[in-house]
Amino acid sequence: MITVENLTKTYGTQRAVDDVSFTCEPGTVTGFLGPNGAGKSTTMRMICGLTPPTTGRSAIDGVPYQRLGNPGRHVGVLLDASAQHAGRTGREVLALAAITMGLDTDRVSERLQRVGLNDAAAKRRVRAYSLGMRQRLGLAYALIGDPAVLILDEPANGLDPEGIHWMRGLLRDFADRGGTVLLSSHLLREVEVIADRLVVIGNGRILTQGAKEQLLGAAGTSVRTMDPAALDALLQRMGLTGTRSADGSVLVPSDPQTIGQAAAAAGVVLLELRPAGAGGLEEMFLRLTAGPQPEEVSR
Ligand SMILES: Nc1ncnc2c1ncn2[C@@H]1O[C@H](COP(=O)(O)OP(=O)(O)OP(=O)(O)O)[C@@H](O)[C@H]1O
Repeated sequence: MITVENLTKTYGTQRAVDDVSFTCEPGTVTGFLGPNGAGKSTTMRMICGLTPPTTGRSAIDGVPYQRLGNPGRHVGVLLDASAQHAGRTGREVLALAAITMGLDTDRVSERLQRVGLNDAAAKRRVRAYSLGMRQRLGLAYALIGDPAVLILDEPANGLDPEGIHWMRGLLRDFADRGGTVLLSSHLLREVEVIADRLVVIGNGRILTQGAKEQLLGAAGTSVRTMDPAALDALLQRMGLTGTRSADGSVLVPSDPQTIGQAAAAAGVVLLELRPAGAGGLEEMFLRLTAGPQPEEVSR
């Protein structure tokens, strides 16, 4: 389990991470999303003890990362696939990791196979690896100590479609066996498929978080009209408050049938009427992160 409580990181006058709190439960994959510079990597680095927080705290199974004895046995971390020593072979990287954790190096071959690095690849120096191979090695490195928690920053970066499919299966299996996964990704389609929970961050602040189904399903109805004033008046009469999105549509917290019938009865011409969740994670992400960012909505 990962617990993040009121984490804040300031660089000069900039709040890179601003009062961020969330938890990642065993048996779940949490997708950590946000535009470039939103604060995802900084948050993950703070959880892994690589960046000291300005305020707030985080813990793995109740213990701050720095106080975990033999941390690789508790949490597997992949923050930068290029961080491995370029002059070592893949096999050497994993063997050293195993020795450092006090483990038998017998497991190295099995772990290399598990991430799809064959014998020839295992004998090559990391500097000759493609980005996808480095990601695979990074995952093997994260998994070598049989941790219960995985923290992965953009693990699908550089993987081909088959590789992404493979990684999805590996992480799903890890969570289904009771593991906890926190992963950041720009590949929204991938996150939508694999994540159970979502945490969306923008400008260092949490914009929304909760169960994926709930966040995507309870998105309300997206309405577009030729006459915004008439729609506003109608919504007011219905006791509803719409939120105008950056693209000019209005998000209404009600179902399409109720709004459509009321609009027809009032003679308000609608150009668009559809469940807001139908556009999936991408639409929710773009809506949340476009323009001025709203206050956090927690579910
Ligand atoms: N060491 C640092 N010194 C100063 N500013 C930093 C430092 N590290 C990060 N930042 C700033 O903090 C903000 C958040 O950066 P961070 O890398 O956490 O974002 P991110 O969400 O991971 O972005 P990306 O999706 O592009 O990887 C950015 O504005 C970045 O410039």
